[in-house]
Amino acid sequence: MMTRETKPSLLITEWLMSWLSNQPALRKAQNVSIWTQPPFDLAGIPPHMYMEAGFPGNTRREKDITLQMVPSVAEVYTLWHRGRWLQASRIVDTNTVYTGHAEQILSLRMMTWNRKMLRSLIQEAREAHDIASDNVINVYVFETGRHMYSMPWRRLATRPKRPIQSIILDHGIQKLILEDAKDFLQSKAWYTERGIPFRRGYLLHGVPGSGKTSLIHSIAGELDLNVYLISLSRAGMDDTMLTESIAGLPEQCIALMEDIDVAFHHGVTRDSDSSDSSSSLNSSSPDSQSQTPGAHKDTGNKQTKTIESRVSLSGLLNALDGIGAQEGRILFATTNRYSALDPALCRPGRMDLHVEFHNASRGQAEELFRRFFRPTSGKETSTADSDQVNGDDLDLGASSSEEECETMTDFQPKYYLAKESGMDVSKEPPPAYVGVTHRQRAPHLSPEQLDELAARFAVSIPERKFSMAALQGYLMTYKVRPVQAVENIACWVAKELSNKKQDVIS
Ligand SMILES: Nc1ncnc2c1ncn2[C@@H]1O[C@H](COP(=O)(O)OP(=O)(O)OP(=O)(O)O)[C@@H](O)[C@H]1O
Repeated sequence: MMTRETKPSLLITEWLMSWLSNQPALRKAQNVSIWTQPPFDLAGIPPHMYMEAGFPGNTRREKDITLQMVPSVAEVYTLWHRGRWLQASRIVDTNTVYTGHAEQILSLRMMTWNRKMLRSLIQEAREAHDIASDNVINVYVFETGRHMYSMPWRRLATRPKRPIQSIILDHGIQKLILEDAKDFLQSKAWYTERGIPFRRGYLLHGVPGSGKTSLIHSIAGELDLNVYLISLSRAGMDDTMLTESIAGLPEQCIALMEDIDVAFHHGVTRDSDSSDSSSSLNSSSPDSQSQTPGAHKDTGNKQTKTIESRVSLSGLLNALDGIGAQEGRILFATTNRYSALDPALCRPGRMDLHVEFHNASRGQAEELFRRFFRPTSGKETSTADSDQVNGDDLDLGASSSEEECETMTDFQPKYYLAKESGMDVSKEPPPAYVGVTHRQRAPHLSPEQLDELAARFAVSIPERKFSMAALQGYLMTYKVRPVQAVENIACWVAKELSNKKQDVIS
């Protein structure tokens, strides 16, 4: 008989737990535990730490299964695997000296003389786990205050991969960045031979809601890398914590620093309204975004708020390319204030590729519309959805009215803001809710109909005035009414532009 015990610090444990949870014996068992996240405390341990010597394959990333039936503690489960008797149990190790917390051990017993049996079981578990987790990326945050023997990165979320084609950018941008990153990942030897640090930085800058963050997550999915969030403006962040977080990155990963300008301008950041990127026409014109770093011009009429951040520029530079900086990592940084960045931060070697994101062009708006109302593939499409509409049927519902044209920003926030600040508000309170309730059914448009509507939609969109997020927000309110979306767009545009003008005047 062979006994195998795995500790939670091994990714193998997760594979095995995942595998076990799919075994009929566990499914039928009366007593099981349900996990909605990886078993044990794997979430805090970066994947590269789990590498087990001699195990076939590359274990650089870890993925999770959302719901698992795993063995209850102290319960013993018996099952048959490929004609072999197998016993599984989970034990709690109360010795907390090294880890600071009780660990759990998965114990597997197998009736065999052949050690390869265990190895092939682990391999099978790993393959099943990989298949189950192929469509997600993990997002990690740096966690202070974890026990000294725990890993400092904690998994924050698991996200489905986003197809890169769903990010609509000016021609070739996605390809440029993706190909560059792929090429980089395959060039370790090139860097080593030349004594150049093996890391690469991308700086994505431009107006809010133009797809910077979405593109990064999408690229992470394409490259099969996890994302490690480094927030320079988070409470308590200082040079030491920054250095520690960067030093603790795994070898191949995407490190993401959003709003990198925030740290060095004593809290100058976007106002909270504009952080809701889908809500409004954003203020920065394309021109204002095309300044060179270091020019220190302001990019718009954004309000400012103070954030306590004690990261210094030299601290950031040191963290990025000091000896602690992790080799093989890809850094993505984003900013809406390119001009506010110090040239030292932007130089090649730290930020190798700078890419500007603009407000939507007509072409982008057209493609957004097309993608938005394209019939859903897969099981979400019900038979009712697939009813074709043609000719007059396309004129669904009422045509545009002033009410249809109202935007969310016309409603609650302004009313409550005025009320909170003691101003005399209208006697008529706003409705209990605004927005459009979620419905799934949209008419099934033929490709020709879709193209025609998309073209009509795009004609009404002024070049580079609205963010893609704002247009997406608009379309969301017409989720199942493509024709009305087209009919009302001119009215919405006029209204938004006039709101914008008023904001500037006041
Ligand atoms: N180019 C685009 N193509 C498709 N969708 C987009 C695009 N730009 C923005 N969106 C949509 O708008 C929303 C916000 O986008 P995202 O957060 O990526 O913008 P951002 O440029 O990172 O904004 P910020 O600077 O405010 O962080 C997302 O839901 C995204 O799907």
